[in-house]
Amino acid sequence: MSGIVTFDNVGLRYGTGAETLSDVSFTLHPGAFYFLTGPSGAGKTSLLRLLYLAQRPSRGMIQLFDEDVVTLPRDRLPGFRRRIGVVFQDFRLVPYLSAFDNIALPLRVAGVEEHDLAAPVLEMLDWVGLRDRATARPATLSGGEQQRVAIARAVIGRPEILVADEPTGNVDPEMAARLLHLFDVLNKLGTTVVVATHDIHLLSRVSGAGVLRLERGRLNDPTGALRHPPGGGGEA
Ligand SMILES: Nc1ncnc2c1ncn2[C@@H]1O[C@H](COP(=O)(O)OP(=O)(O)OP(=O)(O)O)[C@@H](O)[C@H]1O
Repeated sequence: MSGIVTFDNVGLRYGTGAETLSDVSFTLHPGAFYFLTGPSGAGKTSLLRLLYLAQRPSRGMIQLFDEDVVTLPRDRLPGFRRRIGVVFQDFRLVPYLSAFDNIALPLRVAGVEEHDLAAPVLEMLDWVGLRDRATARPATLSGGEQQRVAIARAVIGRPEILVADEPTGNVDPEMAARLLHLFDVLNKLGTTVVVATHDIHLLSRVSGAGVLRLERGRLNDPTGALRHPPGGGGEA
């Protein structure tokens, strides 16, 4: 079974310093759910940035959707990025747009007609519990509310891969469980999900999820299971 994402001996160095990521190799299977864990500074955000094509590696091979993305011409990057939903650690909402319009953004970019926008956007606002904040701009939302808008925006286009960097960092445990359930539903609809988190309590909340653990820029994979997944079928 081939992967939707393959990293092979990937290294990443910022500037002239030591490598932030070293010899990172793993395969993610389409339709599976993964957590990426590890202490602060281990390289989780850096690995995700490689995954959603915000950064090229210093060495190694990265394959996405069966194509080598390290050598991909720049003009083909946007087409790949549209297939990946991203929840950024710092949300990156558009400050002058309402919650509704932030969430509608991926659909507008994809050319969805205005009269077809309201139903899916309102459904997403309901999902993240923000229907009554539809017209609010990001600056008037709490950190947790902004995070939920960012999540809604990332999932509304039903991306093939969803990448989320600490998506429950600013919400209470009840909302964290609800957001994780949203990811789980999306996953069951076929999206491959990768969630970076410090919160080890989340790991047990999604049955069958694979766990990638980074320590000081290296993937902790003593059994080689991430590189050669046992039997495929959605398990790491
Ligand atoms: N743009 C950059 N330029 C230089 N160094 C960077 C850059 N981005 C990250 N780093 C360094 O790379 C290392 C890994 O950072 P990264 O943000 O990937 O870790 P993390 O595991 O996501 O941490 P956290 O859990 O605290 O968000 C850190 O030492 C960080 O200072």
